[in-house]
Amino acid sequence: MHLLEVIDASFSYKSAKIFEHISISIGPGEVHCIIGPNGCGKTTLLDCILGILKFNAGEIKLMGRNINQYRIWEIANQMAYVPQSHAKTFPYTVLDIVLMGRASHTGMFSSPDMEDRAIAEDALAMVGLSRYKDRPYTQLSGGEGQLVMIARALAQQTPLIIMDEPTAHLDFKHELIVLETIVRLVRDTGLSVVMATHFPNHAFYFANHGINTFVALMSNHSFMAKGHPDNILTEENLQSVYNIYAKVVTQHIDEIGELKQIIPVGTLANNFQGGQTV
Ligand SMILES: Nc1ncnc2c1ncn2[C@@H]1O[C@H](COP(=O)(O)OP(=O)(O)OP(=O)(O)O)[C@@H](O)[C@H]1O
Repeated sequence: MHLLEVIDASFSYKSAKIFEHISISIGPGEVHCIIGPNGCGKTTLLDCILGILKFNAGEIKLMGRNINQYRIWEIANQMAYVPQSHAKTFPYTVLDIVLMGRASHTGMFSSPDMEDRAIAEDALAMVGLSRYKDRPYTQLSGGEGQLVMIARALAQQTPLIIMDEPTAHLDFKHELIVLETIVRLVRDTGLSVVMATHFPNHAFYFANHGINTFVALMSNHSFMAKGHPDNILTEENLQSVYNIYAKVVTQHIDEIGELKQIIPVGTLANNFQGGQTV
């Protein structure tokens, strides 16, 4: 059974059509990367899945049932969320923020117990932030705050995590920590991830590590292509969606074998054609 299905969904802001007839199905142990230009509607789609916005048409099924049939805490036991940015309003400690991921397990009027604390501390360790657990969240950098949001989602221990550009603020090491953590959890626990990302190479990263990976390429109010990264992240598709000239290259790395990557070369507006400026 699919964990999550979006079926023939459409969304508009008043008269501005954002997307229509979008469908996607997420099974256990799968990573789905939603990729597309700025403003194409990736966050809007995730907000609809999370119930922050409502589709104009279409349906969401969670574990085979219409999502409207679930209570909020039941959804929170299935789906965690890593937002693109998070307002740092109150100086909660980092551990308190991560413990908020336990709320659907502890209940509204109960305090987190020792087990919740241990799970939250494990989640912080996974993203390499244990040393910050007692620091006020308001004092963290953008990248550190992003890692705390990821730890909060991991502490929620759901079968599915929705991530909106989870590595946007991260340096190379922390980006790799996040990717490695996702690979480990998908392999070890069957976690599924849906992520909006501006880094198509992430999809190749997951596929290169043997993860069941899908790319949905969003453009012109729809998914113009969906499938395995090898079939979707082609030079032709990248040119058509981004108006750029890009090369897809394969490098042999001893530890992991063939590593596929995209190298963006130039914009078509800059008269790049086949790698030659004309
Ligand atoms: N509240 C709103 N009212 C009207 N239009 C909106 C609103 N929020 C977003 N939009 C527009 O909807 C479109 C889709 O926005 P969205 O944030 O979903 O794109 P995105 O693909 O996530 O972009 P990015 O990659 O830049 O994060 C954009 O053109 C945006 O300007």
